[in-house]
Amino acid sequence: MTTERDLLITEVALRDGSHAIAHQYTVEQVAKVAKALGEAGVPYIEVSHGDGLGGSSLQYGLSHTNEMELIEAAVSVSGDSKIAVLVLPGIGTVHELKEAAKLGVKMARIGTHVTEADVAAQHLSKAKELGLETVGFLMMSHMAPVDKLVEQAKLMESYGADAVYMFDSAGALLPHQVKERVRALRQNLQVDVGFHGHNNLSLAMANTLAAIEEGAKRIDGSIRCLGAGAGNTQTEVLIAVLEHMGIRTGIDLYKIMDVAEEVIAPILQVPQEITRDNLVLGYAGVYSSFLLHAQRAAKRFNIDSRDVLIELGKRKVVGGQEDMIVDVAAELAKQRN
Ligand SMILES: C[C@H](O)CC(=O)C(=O)O
Ligand SMILES: [Mn+2]
Repeated sequence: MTTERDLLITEVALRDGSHAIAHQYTVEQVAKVAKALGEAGVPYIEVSHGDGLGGSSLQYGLSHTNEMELIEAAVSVSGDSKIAVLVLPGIGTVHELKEAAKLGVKMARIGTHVTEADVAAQHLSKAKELGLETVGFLMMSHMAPVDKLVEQAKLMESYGADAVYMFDSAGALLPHQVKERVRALRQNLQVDVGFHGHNNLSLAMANTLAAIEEGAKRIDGSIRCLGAGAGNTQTEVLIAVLEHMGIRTGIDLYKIMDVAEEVIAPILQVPQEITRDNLVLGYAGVYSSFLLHAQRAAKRFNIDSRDVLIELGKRKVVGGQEDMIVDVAAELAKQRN
């Protein structure tokens, strides 16, 4: 029997959530979560280092466990759910993509900074050759005007993406800005449009609903908000809201609530809240995955982590420039002495 779904949800806690736990997932945790998500009827489950395949490094944070072992474990227990991987060209290579495909991954999500779509061409076409469903996504979409976003999304489509997402990586966008962007993407693309939000300004749900109202057909969520910064649109809450709206996701509400409470909550090192640092991520438009890096740097130089985040926002530092975080903290500390 095929499940009727009006929207396709991708659960990202096993990838975006990796940032929140400093990439310390174990095989046992991933297997338990993936099995439970599969039983709840989640169509896609993303599993990778927080910065995608190949992300385990001093620059981005060393993983506890090789991500291929995590992917293999997830594939073996996830039932009808498809396992997706994230690849950021320049970090993840075609070699890792092939390895993941061999393990049974069904979807590759290739992401670039919002103005750099051209670097995704090779990875998207290779993923297609490997028989994978492909998603192209544009990160930090608040940093580009709407016409630029559309231009870059069209490039992703031309490289073979089956869907193109806009990522509000900093959780900085307001609902009317999401609406404007999704509307323009829908008007200019033939493929599905997706949305990935972060909850730093407590707007992930409102932004997600704005995206859906404008016709987004693919939505990312993180169960119990287990994502970078304050996390993403909370999956189990989204499923409840969508049920009220008569939108079918094929996900069982009671089961997904149980996964949140019984499987995810014990993994959280601290509750996923809008702390002052998370709030500043959204306020200053800073990449959510910079949070732990900025907190560590601030501690090292004995300064306020909010000052580091504000300065990173002013300098428009983007993903891949994690080394700048320590530079900024060192400079701020020097100015104070
Ligand atoms: C590599 C990033 O964490 C991707 C993402 O989830 C975002 O930009 O948001
Ligand atoms: Mn994210």
